[in-house]
Amino acid sequence: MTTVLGCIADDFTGATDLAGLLARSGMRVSLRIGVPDTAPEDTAPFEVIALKSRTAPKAMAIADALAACRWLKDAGAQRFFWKYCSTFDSTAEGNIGPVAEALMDVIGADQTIYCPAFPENGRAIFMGNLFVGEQPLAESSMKDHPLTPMRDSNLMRLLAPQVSRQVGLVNRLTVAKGPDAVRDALMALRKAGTAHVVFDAVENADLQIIAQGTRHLTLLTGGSAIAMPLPQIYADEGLLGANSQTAHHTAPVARSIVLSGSCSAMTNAQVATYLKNGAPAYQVDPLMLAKEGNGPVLSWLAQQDLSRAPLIYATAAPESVAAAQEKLGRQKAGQIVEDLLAECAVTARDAGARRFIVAGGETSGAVTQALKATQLEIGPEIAPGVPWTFTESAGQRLAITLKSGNFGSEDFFTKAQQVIDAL
Ligand SMILES: Nc1ncnc2c1ncn2[C@@H]1O[C@H](COP(=O)(O)OP(=O)(O)O)[C@@H](O)[C@H]1O
Ligand SMILES: O=C(O)[C@@H](O)C(=O)COP(=O)(O)O
Repeated sequence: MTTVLGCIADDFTGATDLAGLLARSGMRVSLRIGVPDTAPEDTAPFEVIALKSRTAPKAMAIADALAACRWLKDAGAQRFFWKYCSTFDSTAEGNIGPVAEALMDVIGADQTIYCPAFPENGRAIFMGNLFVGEQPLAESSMKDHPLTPMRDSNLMRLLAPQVSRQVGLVNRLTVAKGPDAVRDALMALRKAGTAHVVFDAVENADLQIIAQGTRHLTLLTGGSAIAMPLPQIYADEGLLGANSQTAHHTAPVARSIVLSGSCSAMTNAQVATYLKNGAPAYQVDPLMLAKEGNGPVLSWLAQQDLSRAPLIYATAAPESVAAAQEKLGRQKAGQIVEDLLAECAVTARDAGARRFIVAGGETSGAVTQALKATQLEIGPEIAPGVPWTFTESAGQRLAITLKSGNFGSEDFFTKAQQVIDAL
């Protein structure tokens, strides 16, 4: 059917996060890995294109987003969503603002909103400042992220250097007054020449109000949670047809692999819990890989019983990440790990693995691309923002979950297996 909302996500876990929250509505959501090289066919009402552009050079991130936007327009979309991280992960150049501005130009939008709030995962915005739990972003563990360390908590200050037009704020006091007040505030800001409007939101009820008050905009930007109310809004407007509902999924055989390249505080805790539960595991680090290559890890993997869901992980504490980056450089250290985990995924698939649990956004991008998965259908949610997905790779049906670094509870790796066993 014709696509109603066309979404572009800057990384793969972010894309499954967004797709999972849209799919809570029961509507069919389809996720494409990269911009499809064929014309739209059998499209869903909600289409999400996953890019791997969060840390890409600005020009490349813009080019990828514009190509995605063209494909989504061809699929029929007239409304668009630009998804980035709920912790506003950016490089010094962008890419959140530059991509938003480029999309505004091609869509013909003179104003858009920025709302990375995700209350179920502890991301709240107040007076333009982003909080992770009770901590300002820049005091949270995101200050030590291996690729995008976040050292400021104020979204207006983070966004302003990334865009050429004026940045403003609609604060919580206005949001609390309801959708009409939100709309009026946007109009007033537009009159004053403000194109980029950051929105405060601390709970799901705020997101409902914002989604209602901004329904006239053709481009919205944010984390996944601000998109959650959209399916109901579109259904109320009569935009969703009879064939919009999602299909039922069955689980592939229980041969699994867990691949973890995230170094977030939560993934560190998840790995520690999985190890404590006695899972077979192999720890790698970029310095060891640079010296010995991937051979020893692949030999270990070849001997594993995949029904026990073995874990291969580079997940490490900030000090050891910093030590590897000092010797190899930030990009190279990350690339070595991503290349290894991507090779492990292909090796595991060829050895019979049919369920893949992957932790980390960049890591998920590397793994999914190596498996040459092109389209994911969205299945059950394991944790807020982390669904199981189903795809094909080398003629095999696979289940894959792509976990954002900071998402999920400490028992996530075990919980993921329980959720799919229950299908
Ligand atoms: N021990 C390590 N030392 C240095 N870099 C690492 C290490 N382990 C993983 N990395 C890299 O850190 C980055 C983590 O990013 P990502 O996978 O997006 O995780 P997250 O979802 O937590 O942001 C990846 O590029 C990964 O290859
Ligand atoms: O919005 C979010 O927090 C996630 O969807 C996301 O994008 C997280 O990125 P990674 O932590 O790099 O997986």
